Amino acid sequence: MPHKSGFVNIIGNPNVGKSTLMNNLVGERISIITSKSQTTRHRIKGIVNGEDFQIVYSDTPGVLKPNYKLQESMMKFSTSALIDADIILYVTDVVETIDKNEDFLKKVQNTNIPVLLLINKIDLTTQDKLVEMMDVWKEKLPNAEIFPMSAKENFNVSNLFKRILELLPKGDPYFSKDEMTDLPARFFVNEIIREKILTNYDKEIPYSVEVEVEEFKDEPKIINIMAVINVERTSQKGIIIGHQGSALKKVGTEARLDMETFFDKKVFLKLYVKVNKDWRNKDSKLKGFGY
Ligand SMILES: Nc1nc2c(ncn2[C@@H]2O[C@H](COP(=O)(O)OP(=O)(O)OP(=O)(O)O)[C@@H](O)[C@H]2O)c(=O)[nH]1
Repeated sequence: MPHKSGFVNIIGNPNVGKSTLMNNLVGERISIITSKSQTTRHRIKGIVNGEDFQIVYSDTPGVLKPNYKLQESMMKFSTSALIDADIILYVTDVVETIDKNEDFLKKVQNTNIPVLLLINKIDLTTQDKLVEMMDVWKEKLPNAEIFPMSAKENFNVSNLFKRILELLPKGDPYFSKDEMTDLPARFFVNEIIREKILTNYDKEIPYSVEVEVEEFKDEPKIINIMAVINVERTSQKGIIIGHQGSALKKVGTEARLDMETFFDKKVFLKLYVKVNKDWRNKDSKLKGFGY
């Protein structure tokens, strides 16, 4: 059999289960999962290798109406996902309403790339409602192949995987086959810290925060990591740190433990908080953070 290789881009609105699905498909923890929306801002890639295939997955930020600079760049990512993919996984679920993003749907309809429309979370609905929903989607996206599924319950994921393999173009691998992912370890560190911030603080805090890994030194017995948590306002700095540093300490401990599991090695983690005014609305700062 000739070798097959290709890029599979996962798109869809926030909270429909893209990260859950991807983790299921890739089998390693590579993207953060949380019940709050808009958590995945990067194009995270995970690679699945077989003897005669390589699938490169990317998880694209949600399809949103841009209402501030950050979301504008998120929208750009989603649109670019339609151009450079070999296969598109358009994820929706049984909860969201269908007509949220007409413009984007039109783009999906007009693409030449195979689109697999995944209706996720079917564990939350009935057969009748699902059939109705599938009919509506068939009209909206007649070219797409529909996969009802539950990423959480691992229902229909293996059929999806089989179809992806069938659709994958012939070609040599894009990445060395011993690499689990093309992203550096720093990226995982960043994601883990961000996940802890999301789970430890309420309201606007998580979305006002940007984490930068300033130092990542992999020594024989320990990994030394220094990271900065950028916030927009001084008041947020106080909240992040907490009474006598208790909140930050909790974030640091939880993050360190996850990192130790992830890297299977002792980790020394130092966290700082820095006020970086309005990073979300400044193009130059956004670029500095890689958006
Ligand atoms: N009931 C049910 N819940 C699911 C399923 N798949 C995902 N979820 C839940 O839906 C929520 C959102 O899942 P994520 O995987 O973070 O969604 P996402 O699309 O990556 O979200 P963003 O990162 O915000 O773009 C989590 O609480 C998941 O546990 C499913 O098949 N059934």
